[in-house]
Amino acid sequence: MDVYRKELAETKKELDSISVEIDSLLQRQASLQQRKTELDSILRQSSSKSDDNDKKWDKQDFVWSNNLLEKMGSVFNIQTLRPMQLQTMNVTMSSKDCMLIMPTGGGKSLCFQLPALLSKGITLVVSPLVSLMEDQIMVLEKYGIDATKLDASASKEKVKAVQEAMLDKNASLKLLYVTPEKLAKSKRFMAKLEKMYQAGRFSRLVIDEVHCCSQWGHDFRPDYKFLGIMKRQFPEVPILGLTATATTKVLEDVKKILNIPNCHLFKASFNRPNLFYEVKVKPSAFKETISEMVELIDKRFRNKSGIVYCFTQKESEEVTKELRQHGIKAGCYHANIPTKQKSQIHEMWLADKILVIVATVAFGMGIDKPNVRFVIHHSISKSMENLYQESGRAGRDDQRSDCIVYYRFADVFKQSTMVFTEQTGLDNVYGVMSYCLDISKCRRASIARHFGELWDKSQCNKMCDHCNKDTEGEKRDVTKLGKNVLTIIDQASATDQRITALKLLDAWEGKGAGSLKVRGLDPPKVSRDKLERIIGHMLLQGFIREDFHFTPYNTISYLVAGAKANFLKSESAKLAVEFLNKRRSLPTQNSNTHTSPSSQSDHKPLAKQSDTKLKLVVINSENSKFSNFTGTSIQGENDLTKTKKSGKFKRKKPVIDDSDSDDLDFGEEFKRKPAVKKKSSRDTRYSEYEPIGTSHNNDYLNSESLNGNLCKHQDAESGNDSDVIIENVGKSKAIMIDSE
Ligand SMILES: Nc1ncnc2c1ncn2[C@H]1C[C@H](O)[C@@H](COP(=O)(O)OP(=O)(O)OP(=O)(O)O)O1
Repeated sequence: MDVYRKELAETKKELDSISVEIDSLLQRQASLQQRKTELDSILRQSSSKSDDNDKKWDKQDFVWSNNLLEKMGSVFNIQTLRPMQLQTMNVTMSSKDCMLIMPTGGGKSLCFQLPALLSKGITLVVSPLVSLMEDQIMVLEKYGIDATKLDASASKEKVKAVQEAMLDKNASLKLLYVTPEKLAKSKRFMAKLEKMYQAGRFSRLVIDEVHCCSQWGHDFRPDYKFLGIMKRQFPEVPILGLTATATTKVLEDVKKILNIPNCHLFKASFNRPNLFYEVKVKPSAFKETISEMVELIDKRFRNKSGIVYCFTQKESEEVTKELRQHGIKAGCYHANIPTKQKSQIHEMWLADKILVIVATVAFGMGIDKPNVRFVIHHSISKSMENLYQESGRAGRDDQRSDCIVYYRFADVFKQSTMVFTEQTGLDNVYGVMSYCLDISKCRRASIARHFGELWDKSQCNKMCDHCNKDTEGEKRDVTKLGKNVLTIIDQASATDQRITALKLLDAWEGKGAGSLKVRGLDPPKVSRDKLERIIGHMLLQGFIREDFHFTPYNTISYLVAGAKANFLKSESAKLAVEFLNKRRSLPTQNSNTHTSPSSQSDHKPLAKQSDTKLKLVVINSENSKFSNFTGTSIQGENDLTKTKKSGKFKRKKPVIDDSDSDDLDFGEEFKRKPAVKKKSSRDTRYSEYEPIGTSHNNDYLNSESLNGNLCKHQDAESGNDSDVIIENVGKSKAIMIDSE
């Protein structure tokens, strides 16, 4: 009988192992399928660009061409058109549907404002924000163009006048702005539009921020979906969709929603050559971050105009206060500041009387200040789209400007607990985390890949922190450290405890609650910062995952084993970390991390740069959505890799093997502080920020969404971590595939 029992146990084990392998292969298949779609789309775009698309629409011999060029100068005072402007205007003037993707500040507005002047009738512009409409109408009035908006504040007389103009062929009204809600909710207005259409006066439908149609996009607005009926109701009206940021997937979705599958697509390059992209490690203490930022602004951006983006209203108020105390002329802007005060601050900033606007995302759309020399993210954005768009407010005058993100592991959980209920919320946050954790890839290459654009990194021109420095990465084996993480999580699960990232780190370092510590697990002789990075990469790769729990006051993120946890537990798996070559002299974490070409004299020398950005290399990176940013991979025992061309396995460059030791030699002197018993389990280093893994305590109320609406968040109970939930997955052998 014992023989059979033994065989049964072995059979079960093997079945478990096979099912995890199948799962892994299916994930890999899905990931490759998605990449194939993206690559197909990139290639389609680039080949169609070279044939008819660009060339055909680039001409200046259309019937409207002379008029267009004349009005461009006489009305808008513009001498030459920017890339994609002429093509877009020619397509929409030909009554064809079109989508234009152009970076912030690229000149999208002209592409419908000028055609509106050349066309009979009225151009209807759907825009997400009333303030955005007001800004545009103000500019149009300056040019002597009749434009107006219809919103909830419109008087009866105004509504009547607009409705008359919609049907009056002698009316001077050229552009009518409305919100998507107005279209979706007002049957009366839709009826008027039908009359305008029948009268032949509905000349064009423009949809600004068209990515809001898609729930895969970063700012989905349900009422934008209503726009799907416009093509059916008004088939002869050309649609022009505009956005600064849309991935291939979002674009495909938007085309479907708007019923314009064959629309012309013009994509100006995402690349803003004058912007220098940089990520800095954010110190754990608020005051330290402030003094670093003050030094940065003083040295690199003295008397220059800039924006500091914050996560919450409270954070923006505190940062403003601190900057002012350090003598920086700063003004605070968020949705809860009275409208009049907001306008004043905005105007003072436009006039350079205030140099730095410290704001939530409520400060964004419609900003048209040319000389913004820097955009600093005091906390990470919720998506790459947001990060790109917010950063893109710098350098609209094409002069060199800097886009700097302060990254801290704890901030990831502030964002994730906010967005995890959204369709792609977590993926979006992890995309930003992945961008920030990367230690070597050209920032532009990462952004290009995100937006599905072909990119040759040599074109970066040393305009990002990675291309501008000469550092070498070196892989180190961290398999044991990775397994330690899973051991702590497993023990917590077995003892019915929940574990946040903060508590996990504490337990790992031998601090905090005794019940979470694992007997026989020595604290790693690696700095906390590096441990955070390892956990960060394990999250990106699916070895662990966040598990969200609601309390009456907040949302808490706990860490549990991920779908790929068992890969790491298997004997053949190896986990490696890339870190900066220790032959370089290694600085402290909080030194100024990077130099930038225009300001090298202001910066500390490269030799003093931080080494703290390490990169985890884990199994089967291509299964991960984010592996492309991190370049992570996992290796099997034989250290083989499958070449993409031949499909054959080849031997990989060896990873420096530290598997006999938990200690990673990062070239730093590591002194472990003795574990101190504290009343609170919070690490004091986080005391001025959030506890990792919880959403927001009272200090972080009122995070803001893009449209300036408030999202209320409530207190996170610290010390609330009592149970652990762990997802069970079968055991398996690791499959080795290295992405590099
Ligand atoms: N061809 C051009 N030559 C010179 N200036 C131009 C040209 N086209 C547009 N502009 C100016 C007008 C504005 O001041 C500025 C930005 O244009 P705008 O249409 O507001 O950009 P945008 O709509 O793409 O940006 P955003 O996404 O921020 O709204 O550039």
